[in-house]
Amino acid sequence: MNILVTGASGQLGSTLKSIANTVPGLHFAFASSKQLDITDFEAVRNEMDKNNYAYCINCAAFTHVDNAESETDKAKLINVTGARNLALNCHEHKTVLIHISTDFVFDGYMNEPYREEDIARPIGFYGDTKYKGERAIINNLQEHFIIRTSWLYSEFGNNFMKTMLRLGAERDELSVVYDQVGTPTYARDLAKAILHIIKAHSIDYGVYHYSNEGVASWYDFAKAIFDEQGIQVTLNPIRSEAYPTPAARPKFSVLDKEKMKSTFKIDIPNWRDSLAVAIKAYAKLPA
Ligand SMILES: NC(=O)C1=CN([C@@H]2O[C@H](COP(=O)(O)OP(=O)(O)OC[C@H]3O[C@@H](n4cnc5c(N)ncnc54)[C@H](OP(=O)(O)O)[C@@H]3O)[C@@H](O)[C@H]2O)C=CC1
Ligand SMILES: Cc1cn([C@H]2C[C@H](O)[C@@H](COP(=O)(O)OP(=O)(O)O[C@H]3O[C@@H](C)C(=O)[C@@H](O)[C@H]3O)O2)c(=O)[nH]c1=O
Repeated sequence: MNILVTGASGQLGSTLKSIANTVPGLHFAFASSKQLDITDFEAVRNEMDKNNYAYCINCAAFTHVDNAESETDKAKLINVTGARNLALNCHEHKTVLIHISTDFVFDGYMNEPYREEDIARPIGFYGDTKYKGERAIINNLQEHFIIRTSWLYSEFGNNFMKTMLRLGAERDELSVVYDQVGTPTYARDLAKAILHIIKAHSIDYGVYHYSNEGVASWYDFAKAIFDEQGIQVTLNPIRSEAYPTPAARPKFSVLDKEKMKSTFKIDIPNWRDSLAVAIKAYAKLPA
């Protein structure tokens, strides 16, 4: 079975690459942004014409939350037009699209975990384009799995864990917000869940939530990273107002994962356990 992975040199794409050979019978084509630009409709069509892809896993996105506020055209092109291009081409080629979305589609004013059917009301441009990308897929392709995840990190790419490890080594003192609460998600756990859906040949198409289990603030996450790595640093909990950023972020974006767990019968690790695995994996990578 042939599977196309777009945006393959990013964090999730690299993670998928690292575990791709664990499933016999799946043949992956990993396409970086240079090899396949998802905003180019004809390029996507040519790629899908040449190969008979059963699945396309879209890992391509504009993910810089703050830059999205100013680079609005670019964010929209990649996150909305790119998603629509993939959906239309998947429809034409009878390919199932697995697309990744985000907890940032929610405004964060709830105080219990968000379910798939809860109203999406993004408060930043990144979240807005990701939500419009979801709609573009739903409106053009029935055979889709849209997986909303949150606070993705891993040994690959740019992410909060690696930022904290770097800053923790450089500084004696750091301040991190404690009034934004969500769930860190180890990209390897998400990648395994994606492969599980493919292996199951599921036709339960739709929107799903997947994060690790548990709840944390960014402060909690930073503290756990330093504890796990044994870094001594003074860590100050601060309010969001004390860390001004171009984009507002939801204050609460914990995802309810019941639909994912009951449909696909998967166990989801707790974020704290997965963090320990990720830190070890990062330490093993060549510098
Ligand atoms: N990171 C996070 O915390 C979270 C991410 N998500 C979602 O998960 C998915 C994966 O995120 P992640 O791996 O962390 O993101 P990354 O930013 O690490 O990777 C995104 C990749 O998309 C590529 N890309 C950008 N534009 C195009 C294009 N026009 N055509 C093809 N590829 C393109 C980038 O390539 P290049 O570098 O060359 O531009 C990059 O390799 C995204 O959909 C994201 O919205 C959801 C929740 C949390
Ligand atoms: C580096 C740093 C960040 N922060 C704050 C800023 C922000 O509110 C929070 C998280 O920081 P980041 O900017 O690294 O993370 P951010 O880019 O907001 O992460 C988001 O990315 C997108 C792609 C998603 O889809 C989301 O799920 C989420 O993971 O921590 C501090 O308080 N102190 C610090 O030293």
